[in-house]
Amino acid sequence: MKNGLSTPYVELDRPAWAALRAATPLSLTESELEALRGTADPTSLDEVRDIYLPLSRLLNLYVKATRQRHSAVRGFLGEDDRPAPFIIGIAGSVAVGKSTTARLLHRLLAQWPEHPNVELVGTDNFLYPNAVLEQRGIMNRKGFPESYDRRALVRFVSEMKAGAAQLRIPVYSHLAYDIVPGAVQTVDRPDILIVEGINVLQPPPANRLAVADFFDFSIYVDAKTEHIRSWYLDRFSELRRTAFSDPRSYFHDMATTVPEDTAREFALQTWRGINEVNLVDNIRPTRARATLVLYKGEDHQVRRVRLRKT
Ligand SMILES: Nc1ncnc2c1ncn2[C@@H]1O[C@H](COP(=O)(O)OP(=O)(O)O)[C@@H](O)[C@H]1O
Ligand SMILES: CC(C)(COP(=O)(O)O)[C@@H](O)C(=O)NCCC(=O)O
Repeated sequence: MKNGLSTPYVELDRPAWAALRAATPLSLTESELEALRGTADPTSLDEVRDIYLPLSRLLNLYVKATRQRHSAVRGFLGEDDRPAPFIIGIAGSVAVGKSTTARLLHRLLAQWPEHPNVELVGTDNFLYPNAVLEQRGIMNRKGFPESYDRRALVRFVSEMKAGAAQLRIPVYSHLAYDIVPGAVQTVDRPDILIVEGINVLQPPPANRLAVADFFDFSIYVDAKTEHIRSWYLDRFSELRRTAFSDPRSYFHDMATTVPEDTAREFALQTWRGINEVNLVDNIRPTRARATLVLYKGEDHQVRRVRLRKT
């Protein structure tokens, strides 16, 4: 229906969204942005100004409103414990640029005048180790729902929400392409927790809780599949010149013995056989549940923003 009453969403083009920045100041320099950008990601200061500052302003309003609601409920119950962390989920395909979005928000939110303690957690930390994936015959399903320890991830966000201190979670390394044995990330009662990963809006199995049940706000980063494919391939080429040349890289042979066209074909097969199937079957179907969708054009710039109003 076109009357706008039957849809819970409002869609804004880039200029309309950018205008909602109001007076939010830009507090990021080009060199700081450089350090936050992912490999082959061209996000510019214009993008920060037009897209991320309005988002930072909206999140600030959400955090304040959520705090007020929690404190009303605590008052009702006669409790006076500290507020639960505000949890933001960031979803989207492999290679769409979620981690740049997550790192930018991490930085912008931490710079609010109230200086909240913001923590960022990637769901790749909850992937099963390669040894387990191999044992289960699902090494070629890395990133699919069954490749994650879903229960451990749900337990983590649920304990965070309940105010648990010093939670220790595993650590995934893109370089090793595996969970790092013995490594831990400690997350200690942040004011705001950002949880980033392809699977964060996935529905739960029947009668179970989903990670997204603990989110106060969620963002889906979207683009046309053909554009994400070319970003994936370009990034693979760039990684061949950079990260893969590190002898510790799982893909070291791609930078040394494997010729360029064979490496590109390998990347294309990985995209087609794993990441695109996962995008179409499992990731994009979760988009409707996001509070906010960022639609990127071919040049990685956000063209439109869709916000859930209700
Ligand atoms: N094989 C790899 N080796 C090193 N870094 C990688 C590799 N694959 C992905 N990355 C990096 O890991 C980060 C997350 O990538 P990904 O999960 O595809 O999500 P997104 O591109 O949406 O942030 C990116 O910054 C990317 O550059
Ligand atoms: C580790 C990933 C599943 C991303 O996981 P996420 O951080 O989104 O939970 C992905 O980067 C990946 O490795 N996919 C497998 C196919 C590939 O090598 O591209």
